[in-house]
Amino acid sequence: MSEVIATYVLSGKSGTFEKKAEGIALGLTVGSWTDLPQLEQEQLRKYKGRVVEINELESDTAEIRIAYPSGNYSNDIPAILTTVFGKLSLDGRVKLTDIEFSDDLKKAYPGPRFGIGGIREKVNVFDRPLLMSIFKGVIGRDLDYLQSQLRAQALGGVDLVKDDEILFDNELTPFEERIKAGTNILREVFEETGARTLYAVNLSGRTATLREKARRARELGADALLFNVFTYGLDVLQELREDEEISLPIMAHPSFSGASAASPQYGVSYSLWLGKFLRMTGADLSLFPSPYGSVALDKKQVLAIRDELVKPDEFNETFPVPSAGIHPGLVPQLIADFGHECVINAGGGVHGHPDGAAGGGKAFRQAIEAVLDGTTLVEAAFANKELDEALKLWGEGAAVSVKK
Ligand SMILES: CSCCC(=O)C(=O)COP(=O)(O)O
Ligand SMILES: [Mg+2]
Repeated sequence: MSEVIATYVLSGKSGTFEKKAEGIALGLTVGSWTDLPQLEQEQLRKYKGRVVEINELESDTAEIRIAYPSGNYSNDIPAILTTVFGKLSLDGRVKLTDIEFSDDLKKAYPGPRFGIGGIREKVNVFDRPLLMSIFKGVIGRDLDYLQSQLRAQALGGVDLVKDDEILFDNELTPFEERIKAGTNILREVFEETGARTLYAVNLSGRTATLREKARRARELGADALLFNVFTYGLDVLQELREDEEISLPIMAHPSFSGASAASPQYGVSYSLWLGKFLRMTGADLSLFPSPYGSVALDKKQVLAIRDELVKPDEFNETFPVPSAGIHPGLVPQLIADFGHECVINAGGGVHGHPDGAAGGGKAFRQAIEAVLDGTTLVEAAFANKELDEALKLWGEGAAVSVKK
């Protein structure tokens, strides 16, 4: 059947959920809050939502699944979200936790253009988690500063460097100049070291300007785009992904997603937002708070995001990027939880190193190598000065509590 099935968690009294579910299935499709005497049987049969399942979870919550026929909406995320959780999102304690698409609807979505495999090819690294760092303290600084920070990060051995999501177009480091400067520095470093580092520039500004800016970025030789998806909308991401003249890897930043996903009782699940939908609409990398950094998310939620990004599917896989407050001491825990198919991402944990960003990058690479060799970080620190300094500064992760 051509439909989407939405899963919700509702609050209410035991025994009331059948009526609530029927009310949603009718109210979000052909019905209204009051009886409509002229509702036709034909309309009800073809367009009414269908209650698929009701599972009472605890005394005052239930998970319900409702199918919405595809004749009710156009096959795009804005229409589907408005159908399944438009008015309903304003209506009391109800959380949208998943949307399943029938195969015919799903195939209209592009998925990542490059995905994990394509990003690995670009940096020519296949046998370990990738390492990413973030420009920090760049607001109010000029291009020279940006270039020296980029050079230090690349010399530290990071595979990707991204703009911070709060760096927008500005007079000191304009978008196009950042791309040109970044491309030059990274070419120089490649000639010196043979290691390829990619730079993801923050694509920002008014929505109507994004497509042209992104095309221009490609013309200038940009490696990748960082995009604050949730302040624009998932459909904007999909537009950028589908544009053949852009064809650049897109790194989705989770900023603002917490406004609609953080509550256990309201909004949308993180796994739908930062997992399933980012992958369907074309993000090559999805950043999200790890369970143990400075903006820690619940571990079950984080693993559910990861599962959506890499589960077997017709789409390319999206790189999971656990982030925020990450330092080298957390590398064993990150690899234990996320395996090799992740990007370890750090800003403060790179730049705060006593030897600067180059030292920070090296400490991370040493930590990754130690884990892959089956060596403890403490043992590896004897032979690796940068890792030793990082562990002395931030510890081995034990000091940071892991949210279960
Ligand atoms: C909330 S996940 C995004 C990671 C990010 O953009 C960032 O700036 C993290 O910086 P940190 O210094 O915490 O590594
Ligand atoms: Mg940031």
